[in-house]
Amino acid sequence: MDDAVRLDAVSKVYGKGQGAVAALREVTIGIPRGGFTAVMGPSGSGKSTFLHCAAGLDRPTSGSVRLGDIELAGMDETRLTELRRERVGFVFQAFNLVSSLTVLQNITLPLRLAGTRVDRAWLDEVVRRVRLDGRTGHRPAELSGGQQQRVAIARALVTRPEVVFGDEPTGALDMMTARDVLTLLREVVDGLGQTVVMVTHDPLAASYADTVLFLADGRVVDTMSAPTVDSVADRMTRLGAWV
Ligand SMILES: Nc1ncnc2c1ncn2[C@@H]1O[C@H](COP(=O)(O)OP(=O)(O)OP(=O)(O)O)[C@@H](O)[C@H]1O
Repeated sequence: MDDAVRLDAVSKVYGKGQGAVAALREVTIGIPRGGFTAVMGPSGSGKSTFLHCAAGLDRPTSGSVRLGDIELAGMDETRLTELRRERVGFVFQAFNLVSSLTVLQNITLPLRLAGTRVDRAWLDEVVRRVRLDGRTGHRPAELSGGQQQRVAIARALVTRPEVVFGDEPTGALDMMTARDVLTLLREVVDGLGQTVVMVTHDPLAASYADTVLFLADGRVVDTMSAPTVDSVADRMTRLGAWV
């Protein structure tokens, strides 16, 4: 099967000895290319650790992570940094835009950091997709939260990454704006064939995905296709996430 990301027997232990915490336990899972995958689970179940290991932001204690056909285990820090810059896009809850740069400069920042030439046609397509035409000369502070998150999504797409990872990308947005951003992520998957992996606490956000992975105590305990708000909420309740 064509996986954009593949984890094999990935474990992550924080700390040593008596205080050691196993955040991931032998996780084996493939994330299909061109799909929208949500990662859910109770607090402390390992969602952030999963995302960080899958994206090469953190190293597993053991096991293998492959991004496309590239094995991350054993890669030195310099190569890993290059790989993150070129093959991975990130969207965070807090937008993480550079306030002194314009919208366009923020979007093209990953290209400048990588020393890559701007593909004008692709840049125009990305700006149009995120509906920021006419705003490219603004600074982030002049934009609404939803618009700022759309800039972050454009910045994540501009390098044509293997995967866009989202860490609670709608966590700081009101429901209407969150829906707008989720619709955009859905369009990015459907229209551009982009692979998106998103950690969320919100069943509404998860309902936009093709597949939901449920983590509990460092393990993938279930996967759900064609999720709905109710089916996700019900599964989370049974995992003891909300009591
Ligand atoms: N840097 C760290 N040092 C020690 N323990 C950590 C560290 N990061 C995470 N943990 C522990 O690993 C486990 C998994 O944490 P993680 O942040 O991946 O969970 P999560 O599902 O994302 O949680 P939340 O939904 O609350 O953000 C938790 O028990 C957490 O306390």
